[in-house]
Amino acid sequence: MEMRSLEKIEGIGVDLTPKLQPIAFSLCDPFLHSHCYSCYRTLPSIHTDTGPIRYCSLFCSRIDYPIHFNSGEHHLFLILQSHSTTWHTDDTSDLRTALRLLHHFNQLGIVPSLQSDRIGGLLTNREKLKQQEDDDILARIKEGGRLMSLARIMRDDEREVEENNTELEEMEMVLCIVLTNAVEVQVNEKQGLGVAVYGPSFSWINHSCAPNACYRFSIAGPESDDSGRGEPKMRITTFGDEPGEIANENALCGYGPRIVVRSIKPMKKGEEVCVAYTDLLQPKAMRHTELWLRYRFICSCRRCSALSPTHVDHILHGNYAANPESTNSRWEPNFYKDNGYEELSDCMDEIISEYMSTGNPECCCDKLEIMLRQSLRKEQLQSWPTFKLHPLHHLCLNAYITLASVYKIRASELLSSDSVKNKHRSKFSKLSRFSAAYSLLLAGATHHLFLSESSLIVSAVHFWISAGESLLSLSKSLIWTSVFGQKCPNSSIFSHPGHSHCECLLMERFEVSMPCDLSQSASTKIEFEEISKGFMNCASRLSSEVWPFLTEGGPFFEDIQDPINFSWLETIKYSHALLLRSPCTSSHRENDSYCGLRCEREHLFQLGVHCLVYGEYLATICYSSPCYLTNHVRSLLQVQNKEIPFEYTAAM
Ligand SMILES: C[S@@+](CC[C@H](N)C(=O)[O-])C[C@H]1O[C@@H](n2cnc3c(N)ncnc32)[C@H](O)[C@@H]1O
Repeated sequence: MEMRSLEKIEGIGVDLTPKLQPIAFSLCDPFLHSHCYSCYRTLPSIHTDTGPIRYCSLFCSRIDYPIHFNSGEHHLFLILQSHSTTWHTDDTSDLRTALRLLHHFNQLGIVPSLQSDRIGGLLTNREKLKQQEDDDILARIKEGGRLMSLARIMRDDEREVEENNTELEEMEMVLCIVLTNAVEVQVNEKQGLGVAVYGPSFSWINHSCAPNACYRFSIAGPESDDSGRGEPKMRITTFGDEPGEIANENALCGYGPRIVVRSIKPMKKGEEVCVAYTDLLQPKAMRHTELWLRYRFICSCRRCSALSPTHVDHILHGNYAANPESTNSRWEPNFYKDNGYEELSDCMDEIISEYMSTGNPECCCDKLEIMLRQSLRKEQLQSWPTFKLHPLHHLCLNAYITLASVYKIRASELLSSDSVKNKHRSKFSKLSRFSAAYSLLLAGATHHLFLSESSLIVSAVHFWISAGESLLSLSKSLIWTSVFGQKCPNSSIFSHPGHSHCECLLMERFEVSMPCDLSQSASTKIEFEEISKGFMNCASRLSSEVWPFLTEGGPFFEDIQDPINFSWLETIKYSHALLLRSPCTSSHRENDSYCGLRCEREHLFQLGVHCLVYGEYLATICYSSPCYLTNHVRSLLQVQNKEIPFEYTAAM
């Protein structure tokens, strides 16, 4: 089965469905004590405590507790707590969702049939998932089915405990529906809160590595009237022979996280609507491995079946490296085929898992940067005395993500220790600058790829917002007072977020209306291109002002000429002079005038605001406004507008 567009969709950022209710959902284990099991909102200080799960109100408890108890979920908790059995992972949400889903089918009188690969229209994929005997998934399905069956036996405590193969198989089928159709419910920047299974209108949407749609969640309490009246109409429809009995989507539980499908590309009438099941910034082989392990299919979308790899895959693939010996090309193709890409990738996994287990952030940063600079051992290099990874290689992107966050952690650890007051001031400055530099580089790199593959907009949203947040925080941080002392520019630069001499359309909108309301109208391609071009012009100009400052003292950055406009990658020939160009030195900085510092700080601030406002614009396209991302940006920018708090200065 698949879903297709009912009409031509001209703009990007159009809701393709109204808010769809889940059939079954549950919270992930880490949130069982902090969030309401029924409406997903953070628990107030007074809440209804019903054992392992909690509710924010009597209303929520009354509506959900019967399902919790009658589905056998309550008994599953008892079994797991008895320590007589263990589950494969720390999280039991898949199992709990499966019990709730089965309960729902039972309520509707839908009886699982072992002859069909569907229940209520939803694909189980059980045969394929169980194909490989030695697989971890197989063990999970078998053990999960057994635990579900035990929980239901315990619920009906008068029943005799006996081996019942048919029942076990039914349990496995329902668990397989969850593995195949469930999505992670994301309502903030952190980890997914829970998992949910939706009816065919959502669950029949297939995957593509260049999708034309994405989805967002909306959480509302069960009391609220969220019945969908006056909402956008259904713009997608099923395609394929309807497979028997279908779960009636109007007879659902009536509460829980709603999902809305939204266009991220214009569509023709009748075009298949697809979303992404996996991280699209991975190279093809990694995407395929992940899709195969979880869903057992080989993707043959436009991006995957292109005769020669698409531009994005070509870059992410890793078949490039800088060869200083070569006279005519900066980035040589096919380098990794013979030069241990696997080894490099393993090395990176090792560095990150060592950091997770030992918690030594300094060691992690050092090792990752060495890896970025000199990736293979000398004996492997043969005729290549030195080389560098392509800056947009997927291993580099992963390294930037880790480095941005680990440098930030190191800076805040230093801040919380008294030592920053004295001898470690310049170290604090360096850590904060590097964190912002890697965030900016990541956003710029993703944007460069997004220009060739527009479905990468979803990744670009997150990275632009993180970069903006990081730059803004740096422009306010104590480095200005601690490192530059009396020369610290004052806070008047923050009084006007859009600020002068900016021709970018987005900042105009930002200044005229707060918040910039794009939610009512879909963005046309022309408008989108104009806004993006204006933003890129401003961001490039500002980043050229701050890049030397952000990267001073960081040898890895010496090879990155511009973190936003990557045209230098294609046009500039390799030259030693370029690699060895003298970085901005500290003596240069010491000679800076008060005016120079003020400009630098102002540019940082301006660039931060631009990244945030552009990130908000992209978020409005992908998720509509308000959503948790646009709210987050608004709260950051509103703090700006009030008065700059110099939040860290107080700690000095
Ligand atoms: C959530 S369901 C999508 C709807 C499904 N096609 C159906 O008939 O119910 C996920 C399953 O659909 C199939 N699927 C999704 N995207 C696919 C793709 N691009 N190519 C092949 N199969 C795909 C896989 O079997 C996968 O496990």
